[in-house]
Amino acid sequence: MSKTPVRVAVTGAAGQIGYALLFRIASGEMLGKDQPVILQLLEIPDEKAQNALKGVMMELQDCAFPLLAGMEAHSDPMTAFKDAQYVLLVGARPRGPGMERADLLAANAQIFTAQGKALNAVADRNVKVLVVGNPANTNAYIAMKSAPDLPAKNFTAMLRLDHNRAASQIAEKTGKPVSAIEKLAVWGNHSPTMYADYRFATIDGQSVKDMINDEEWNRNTFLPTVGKRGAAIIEARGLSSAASAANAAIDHMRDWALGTNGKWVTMGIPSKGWYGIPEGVMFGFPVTCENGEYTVVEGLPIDEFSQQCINKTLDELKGEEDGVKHLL
Ligand SMILES: NC(=O)C1=CN([C@@H]2O[C@H](COP(=O)(O)OP(=O)(O)OC[C@H]3O[C@@H](n4cnc5c(N)ncnc54)[C@H](O)[C@@H]3O)[C@@H](O)[C@H]2O)C=CC1
Ligand SMILES: O=C([O-])CC(=O)C(=O)O
Repeated sequence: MSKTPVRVAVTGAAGQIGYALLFRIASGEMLGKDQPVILQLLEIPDEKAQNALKGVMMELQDCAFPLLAGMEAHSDPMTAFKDAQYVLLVGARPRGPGMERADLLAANAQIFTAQGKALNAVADRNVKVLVVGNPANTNAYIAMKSAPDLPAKNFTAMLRLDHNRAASQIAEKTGKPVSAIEKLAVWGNHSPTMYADYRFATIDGQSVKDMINDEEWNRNTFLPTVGKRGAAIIEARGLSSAASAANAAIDHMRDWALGTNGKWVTMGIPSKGWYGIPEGVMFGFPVTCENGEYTVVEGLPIDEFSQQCINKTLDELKGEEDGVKHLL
């Protein structure tokens, strides 16, 4: 018997990540090839954006996806999130000319406060939320704080793009397939301060750190390459990463929903005090997923350099959170 369709809400649905994301969700790449989906798509109440959304929906229709059981266009989160079981918050206010970081945080705080409240009011009580829109960790923190009736653990931020970028750099350096890399971790904020950590990583059971054996490369090539990859893509493409961001969002949600079979992945999640990260901080941690729940990989030794890196990304995140606290 075929499965009951699940409701997936996506914001910023007519944007560039939306365009790379929706077709893959509708084809079953996120929740499984046997799981029908109903897409509940949110765009701003602006004629151009709503028209663009209609165009995307026409294309979705023209794909005749067998798993696409319905789709709706919305301009209000209160209707877009109704009974939603999976929510991808992609739409966010981009930084405009002359805009300071504080202005960007404030503009996004407004969006994510309203969307958090709407989720609190109308979403499924077990909704799984992924925030992609930047600053992703802080936006996820705001949405979580604005939805006190939903479990805090159901709000997550996307660190998976950083994780995938780190894995690909390691694959290139070692000459091994990316699929062979296990036990990679990315700590902290989705920003250049993130700390991609391959100290525990293995390839075919062999230590990646020993295989690379080049601490200078780790500190001066690997970490800056992964941290500044978003900026490098903007520089090259004139636009920020979209297909790779959508791919990471699919990976994050698929692994959370369907499990990782023991494999480590990175998710931005509200800390419960793990590794000394204060409770509630939306922080990238290594996790495994099973039965729709994530579990942090605990007990990893943190050496002095790693602690410095973790402190740096934590300080940045705490600064962002302090910058929006008065708005919550
Ligand atoms: N966490 C991560 O790893 C990554 C995050 N991003 C971020 O994802 C976000 C989206 O990127 P793109 O799709 O390239 O941007 P885009 O500008 O092409 O599309 C964003 C869309 O969101 C819509 N939007 C804005 N405010 C909204 C609201 N309140 N409700 C619903 N829709 C709204 C806009 O109308 C626009 O269509 C950006 O904030 C970007 O910085 C991008 C790459 C990676
Ligand atoms: O850097 C940006 O603006 C987009 C982004 O988050 C990334 O590519 O990691």
